[in-house]
Amino acid sequence: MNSVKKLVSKMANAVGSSKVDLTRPFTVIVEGNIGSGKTTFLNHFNKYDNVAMFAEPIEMWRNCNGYNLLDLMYKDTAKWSFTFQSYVQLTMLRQHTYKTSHPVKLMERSIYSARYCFVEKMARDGLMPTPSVAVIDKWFKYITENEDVGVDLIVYLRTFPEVVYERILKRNRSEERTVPFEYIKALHVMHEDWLYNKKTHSCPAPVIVLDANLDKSVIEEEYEKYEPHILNKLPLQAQLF
Ligand SMILES: Nc1ncnc2c1ncn2[C@@H]1O[C@H](COP(=O)(O)OP(=O)(O)OP(=O)(O)O)[C@@H](O)[C@H]1O
Ligand SMILES: Nc1nc(=O)c2ncn([C@H]3C[C@H](O)[C@@H](CO)O3)c2[nH]1
Repeated sequence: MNSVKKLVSKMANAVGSSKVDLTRPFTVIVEGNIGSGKTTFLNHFNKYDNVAMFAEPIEMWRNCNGYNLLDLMYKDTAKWSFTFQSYVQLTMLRQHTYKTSHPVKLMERSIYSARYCFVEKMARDGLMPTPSVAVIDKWFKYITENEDVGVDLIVYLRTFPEVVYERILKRNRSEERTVPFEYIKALHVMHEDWLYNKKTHSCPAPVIVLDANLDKSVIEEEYEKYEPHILNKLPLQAQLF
């Protein structure tokens, strides 16, 4: 173990927990169905200078050496699922490990929802061949065991599928025009089982659940309730929900 890691480990032990990693900022991931308001939620925190914001790298997915992988994935999921998810996992790894001097890092989605919600859904639907799922999963396990992709808090923007589907139609993102309501309902279940019912995969951090069905005109108050938690103004223990 090199000297820096020894020092960090000593400092971590000094604060009473070997789990506290002093080299990584307080990392918050914002999770939720398509259209649940994650981008809107991040924009609410734009006013804080000490928060490093990482929007979902959708523009990278739309232009990988000129290829719109997001569009390819939606147009022919079986053919492009592995290609797309491999790139999602790489772009998320980059964001998780991106060094910042800011004390707080706020990320839209994560390597965890890519694996536990989207890849899982594709696997269940037979839209990603099992050998491909195995390779994605090997990468995921190697990354989570060897890279610092730790998370300190998860914000789950919980919505009804009907609510987000209306928002998706209204926003009218070109790649999403063929997304059926059934898919949105299924993605809702994947998020619920992971973050609310805690039935499937482990949660890498405590989860705060917000009612993201609230309309834009009132939802800022809902966001403000959790600012102290997200800005790490409360000891972690106080945040356990
Ligand atoms: N609370 C809200 N009430 C009504 N409309 C909302 C609300 N939050 C977001 N919207 C609208 O719904 C659409 C999706 O919002 P937003 O892009 O923030 O969601 P998202 O979770 O980031 O979506 P995606 O998963 O596709 O990135 C946008 O048109 C946005 O203006
Ligand atoms: N298949 C798949 N796997 C992912 O890991 C993933 N992450 C996001 N998305 C889709 C949802 C929105 O359309 C759009 C913006 O969130 O990108 C994903 N789709």
